[in-house]
Amino acid sequence: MDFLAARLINGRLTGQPVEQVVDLARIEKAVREILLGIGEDPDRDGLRETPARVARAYAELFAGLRVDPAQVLSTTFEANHEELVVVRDIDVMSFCEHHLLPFHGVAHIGYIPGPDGRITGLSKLARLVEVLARRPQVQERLTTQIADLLMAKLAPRGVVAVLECEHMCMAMRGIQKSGARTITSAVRGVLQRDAKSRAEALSLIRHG
Ligand SMILES: Nc1nc2c(ncn2[C@@H]2O[C@H](COP(=O)(O)OP(=O)(O)OP(=O)(O)O)[C@@H](O)[C@H]2O)c(=O)[nH]1
Ligand SMILES: [Zn+2]
Repeated sequence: MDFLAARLINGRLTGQPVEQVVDLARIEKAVREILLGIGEDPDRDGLRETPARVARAYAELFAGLRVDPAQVLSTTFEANHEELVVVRDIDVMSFCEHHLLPFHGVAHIGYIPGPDGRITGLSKLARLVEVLARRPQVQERLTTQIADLLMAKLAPRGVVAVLECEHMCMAMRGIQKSGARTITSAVRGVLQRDAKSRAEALSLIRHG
C-alpha cells in the first residue's frame, strides 16, 4: 500500500512511496505526447515540469485503484440501533471513464443496521465514496458499488445510495450543457422490498 492509497483508508501514512506502485515515467511520457499532439511546445518554460506534475496528480486522483474498498469498512461498532442512518451531501469527485474528465457532486447514503445492530464509523461512508470515486468510473457503477459493498460488509437490513453529479464531459465539451445534474440511485434489502421504508429514506435524503 502506498502513501496516497493508505491515506484514503485510514489517514495513516504507511506503506510504499507512490513512485514504487505507479508508473510515473510512463504517464509523463504520455502527457508530453499529448502536449505535442495539441501543437504545444512541451519544452517551453511553463510546460517543462507539466508532464511530471500531471503524473503526480494522476497518482493521487486515481489512488482508489490501489485500495480494496472492503478494507475501509473493517471497523464496526455495536450500537443496537436498528433504525435508519443517513449521511447526506458527501462530496464526490470522480472521473468519467469515457473522457477522463471529472464529474462531481454529492452522495447521500442511508442504511438500516442488521439484526446484530452493528454500525460503521460515519467517516467510513465518506472514505468508501472516496476509494470508489478515485478511479475511472461511470456514475451508475459508482452508485451500485457503494450500495453493494455496504450490503456485503455491514450485513445491514437495507441500503440506499443516491448520487447527484455534474459531468464536465457534458459541460466543457460535446453538447456543452453546464448545470445538468445526473441522479442515480441504488437500493438494496428491505429498502428495495418495502415501499414505506424506502419513501422514509428518500424523504430524509431529499429534505435534509
Ligand atoms: N451512463 C453514463 N454515461 C456517461 C457517464 N459519464 C460520461 N458519460 C457519457 O458517455 C458517453 C460516451 O459517448 P460516445 O458517443 O462514445 O462519446 P462522445 O462522442 O465523446 O459523446 P458526446 O459526449 O455525446 O460528444 C457520452 O454520452 C457521455 O455523456 C456516466 O457516468 N454514465
Ligand atoms: Zn465523459
